[in-house]
Amino acid sequence: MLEVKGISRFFKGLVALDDVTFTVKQGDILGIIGPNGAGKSTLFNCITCFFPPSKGEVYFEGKKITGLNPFQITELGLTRTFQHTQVFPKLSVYENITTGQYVMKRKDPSRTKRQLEQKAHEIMEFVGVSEYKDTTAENLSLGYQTRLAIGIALATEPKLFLLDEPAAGMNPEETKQLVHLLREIRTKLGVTIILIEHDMKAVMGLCDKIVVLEYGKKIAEGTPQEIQENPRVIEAYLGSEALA
Ligand SMILES: Nc1ncnc2c1ncn2[C@@H]1O[C@H](COP(=O)(O)OP(=O)(O)OP(=O)(O)O)[C@@H](O)[C@H]1O
Repeated sequence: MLEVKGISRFFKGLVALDDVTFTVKQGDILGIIGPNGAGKSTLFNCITCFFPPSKGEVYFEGKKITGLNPFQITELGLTRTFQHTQVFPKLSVYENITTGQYVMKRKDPSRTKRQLEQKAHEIMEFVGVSEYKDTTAENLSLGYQTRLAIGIALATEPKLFLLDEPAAGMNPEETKQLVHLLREIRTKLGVTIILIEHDMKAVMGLCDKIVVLEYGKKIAEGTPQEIQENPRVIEAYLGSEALA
């Protein structure tokens, strides 16, 4: 579904990404891990055309997407969330969800207001924020704001969903619920997921495959089991206590 081919990104003298290549299969959950500054967010920015890679190309469903703009990317079915949960703080939960629907309105203008309203309610139900539909987003807890951000992204009806550290700042219970929600997004909606995450328990429990970055380079790729046993990864990132 997604092919990342030899992408590099330079910022002045700094090599933030260095010749990174990997693929993501339809229906998979792929984890991207690595130390701070390894290039994970830069990789997301290059995939979603937030900015272009300095070298290399990205293909989505066989089509080259490098060079398109983020709106075109969303219309093709690729959606992301950002590192610090982004919701519209002064809008209600319901209004937040409807902001994500602009893409569908453009792609399929035949949808009626009623159909869109019904869809918005289904999404609120799915991500578990229905009971707060009239609550102003800034009054939600972090866990619910993240659910809402996921709901906004789902309202664009993605095929591939990229999440940048969704469990950041969450307590263990919130993280557990998030993992459950992401599994449902894959199984019930059939959405393919790429996830940047520092919470190793969440990553190892959720992902089919993991790509490890260090100083912009891919240093390993494999199943959670393979990654946890990889000496290079343990040295660079996981540390011995992570495996205890
Ligand atoms: N817009 C930018 N301009 C200059 N340097 C940048 C820019 N974006 C990222 N960098 C640099 O590129 C490197 C990779 O950063 P990036 O944010 O992609 O890492 P990361 O793995 O996502 O880190 P973290 O886990 O801390 O979010 C870092 O050295 C960072 O300072």
